This record gives sequence, structure tokens and C-alpha cells, in this order.
Amino acid sequence: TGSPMSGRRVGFCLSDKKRKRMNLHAFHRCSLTDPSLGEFFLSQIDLARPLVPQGPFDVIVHKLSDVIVEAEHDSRSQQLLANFQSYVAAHPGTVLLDPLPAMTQLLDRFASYRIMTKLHNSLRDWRICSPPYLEIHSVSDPSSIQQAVMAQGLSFPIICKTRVAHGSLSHEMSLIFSEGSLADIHPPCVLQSFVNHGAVLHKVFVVGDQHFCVERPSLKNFPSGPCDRETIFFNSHQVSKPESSSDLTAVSRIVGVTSEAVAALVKELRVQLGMALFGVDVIINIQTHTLTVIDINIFPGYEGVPQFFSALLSHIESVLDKQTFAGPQAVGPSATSTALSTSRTVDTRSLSDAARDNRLPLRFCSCHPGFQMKHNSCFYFIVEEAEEMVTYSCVEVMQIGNSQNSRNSLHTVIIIAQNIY
Ligand SMILES: Nc1ncnc2c1ncn2[C@@H]1O[C@H](COP(=O)(O)OP(=O)(O)OP(=O)(O)O)[C@@H](O)[C@H]1O
Ligand SMILES: O=P(O)(O)O[C@H]1[C@H](O)[C@H](O)[C@H](OP(=O)(O)O)[C@@H](OP(=O)(O)O)[C@@H]1O
Repeated sequence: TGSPMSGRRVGFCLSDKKRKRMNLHAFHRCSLTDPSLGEFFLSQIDLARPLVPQGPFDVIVHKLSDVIVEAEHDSRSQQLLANFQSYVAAHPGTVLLDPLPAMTQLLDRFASYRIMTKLHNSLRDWRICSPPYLEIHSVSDPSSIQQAVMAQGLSFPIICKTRVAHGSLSHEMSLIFSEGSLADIHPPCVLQSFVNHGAVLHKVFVVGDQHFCVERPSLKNFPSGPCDRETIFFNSHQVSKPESSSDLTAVSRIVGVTSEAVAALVKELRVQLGMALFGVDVIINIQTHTLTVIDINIFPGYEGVPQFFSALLSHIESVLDKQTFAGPQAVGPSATSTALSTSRTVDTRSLSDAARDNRLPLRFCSCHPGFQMKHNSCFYFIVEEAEEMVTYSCVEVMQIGNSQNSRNSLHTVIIIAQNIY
């Protein structure tokens, strides 16, 4: 991993389209010219070639959405994804921005909309909410869909979006104005109440502990309630890109969002998602003036955020500084690890028991559903083995705990509260 004296080795694993859009050359210039930053070595990772000779990396910044979605049905993409996952598992010291399980879940609108719905409770004081929505898993008869729409409290107009939240098809949507037009949907999809918001979208771009708000054009207001109007089919890129202008948008007075509410939203989502690079799309309900979350995006384009490059580099630097600080020399026996160290073996049952009993100050990564998932942050364990400090990822610690040889060899598990995100 990087050390204060050596440069930070950052690998980028992006689609061609994303890499061109991100302008990595400009990013590289920023890393060389920003006096407030340390030294970085940036490189592009070719997923089609073995990763080991391309490394080592202190950090990998990636957006594998194309590969993940295509791996559902394409063996080559499955192999590319497997190569990446094998490299990550074999290099637990390499920081991922962001953890693959956290990103993968947001490629499914069913998952991201469940997270958005939870905000009602966690951010009730800020009057932050998300529109009522309904998951349509498969083709059903129109009457059962109409009943489900009513039961879930959706109101017309209703916006229909694909379940898959990435790729060109994912931006194809429809606006439905009556029960009869629910026949126009193509499951699997989500139905979401349309909220009148004065045709202004607030894109909140998050980079670690920083976030940036950018206003964008958005869908214009429509009369509330069902009406006898044909379904409108559109692509979201016609509507909410900086230059979008169509008969679906409108020139509107920008109603600002309160910065405190946005900060509270970002803080909560950072914990819920366990991610550093994401976008959240927010509108202001013109009736209730509530801040309404309508979408979450992994690693968006950050268009309109000139500070993106320096924000990303300073986030990388702070993550690696934490990792360097929390390395072996910073590990000190805590009350809990002392209790565990008396076990003298890496018995993961005691780890998970201790976690379940909240006797560990730890937060376990989402890689391990077996552990109590608290904050989706990946942690590493340092296992003292024959006086040598060896870093294991949570995956390997579990394997050690379950393998026979751990019964024989003496391990003292010294747990580090190392939050690497
Ligand atoms: N519930 C809603 N109420 C009102 N307008 C909505 C709602 N959901 C989406 N929209 C409008 O549709 C646009 C696209 O929606 P959404 O962001 O979900 O699509 P997307 O394809 O995921 O967009 P992107 O990937 O660019 O973030 C929004 O920018 C907004 O203008
Ligand atoms: O205007 P933004 O930055 O929101 O545009 C994003 C968009 O929100 C989605 O995040 C796109 O990702 P996919 O949905 O996976 O296609 C981004 O495309 P990308 O090629 O930059 O990842 C847009 O930039």
C-alpha cells in the first residue's frame, strides 16, 4: 500500500465511454499541479489483461456497470468480472472506490428505491422523503397491477422506469396518466408517483466527505390525478442533461435546496451505501416543499463540478492516510480484542458472536452477510502469526476460522477499527 514517502498508485477501471468523458489526461495534470496534494501515479487498468502485472495499486477507482450488467448473460463479461474480483480478493490492501457489492446493489432500482424509502424515517426531521413506488417483477394482469398501485398509494401521473439502472435502456422511461395505460409497462420495472417540482432537478454529486449541488432541467409539471392522456415515452437524457430542452421540460425559477438538509441526506447515504462516489437526484415538491429523492447513481458524470478532480484526489489521499495510520503499528489491543486474544485461535464464531453482542467496536463489510452488517465499511483484521503481522481481508479471516489448520496454529486476533472508506 502507499506510504507517506512514495506516491499513491491509483488505477482506473472504466468503460471507454466513461474514460473519455472523465478526461483522465486533465485529471493527471490536476494530480501534478495541485500543491495541496501529494504525489500520485495514475494508470488505466485494462480488464482484458492480467491485473497483477498492471499493479500494484493502492487504490482502484472503477465503474464496472457495463461488465456487471452484461455478466448476467455474457461469459466474457463474467470472466472479466471474475478476474477483477480475484485480484481484489488477493490484494486486500488495495482500496476500492467503491466496494463492488455496494455498487452492484445500486444497479438494481428495486434495491436503490428500498434504500431511498428508508430515508423517510432516518431523515424525518429534515422532511426528506422519496415518492411512493411499486416494484413490478413480472407481467401480470392489468387489474392486479391497478390494485397494487392503489394499495401502495401511488398517484397519477406515474413514472415507469426499468429495473436495471444502468446502460442505454435504463434511461428509457414513460409517464402514465391513467389506470388503463398501465398496460403500457414492460416488467421488470418500477412505478413511482410523479411529483410536480417546477422542472428543476438538483443533482447532488458526492465525493467522499464533500458534495456539490448542480441544478439541471427537469420534467415540467403535469395536472395531478388521472386524466385521459396518452402515455409519454421519453429518454431521461432528453430531460435532465445541462443542455436538455424539449416540450417535456420548462424554463423555471430555481427553487434552492437548503444546504443543511442536503448535508444531512449525504451523511445518511454515505453510511447507508458505504460508498464515496455517488450522485443523488433531488426535487422539491411544489405542494409540500419537501426535499424528494428520486434517484441514486453510482459514479455519475460530475458534469458541472469543476472541483471533481481535486476532490477525488484529496479523498484518495485521506483514505490512504487513514489506512497508513491504522496499519500494524497503530493497532493497539482493545478491551474486546484482548478478550478475543485469550481465545488464541481465530475462531470466527467468537468474532461473529462478539459482533452480534455488540462487544466489538467494529463495522463489518457488506462482503460478509454472516457478520452483522452495520456500516457497509470494509475492515481488515491483522492476525499476529508467529510474531509476523499479516493482514487478512474479512473473507480470509472467515476462511481461517473455518479451516482445520487454524485449530492448530496459534493466532492472536488483533482487531483494527480500520475504516478504509
Ligand atoms: N418521481 C418523479 N417525479 C418527478 N419527476 C421525476 C421523477 N422521477 C424521475 N423524474 C424526472 O425524470 C428524470 C429522469 O429520472 P431518473 O433520474 O430516475 O432517470 P435516470 O435515467 O436514472 O437518470 P440519470 O441516470 O441521468 O440520473 C429526472 O431527472 C426527472 O426530471
Ligand atoms: O448527469 P449525470 O452525471 O447524472 O449523468 C450520469 C447519469 O446520472 C448516470 O449516472 C450515468 O451512468 P449510467 O446510468 O450507468 O449510464 C452516467 O454515465 P457515465 O457513462 O458517466 O457513467 C452519467 O454521467
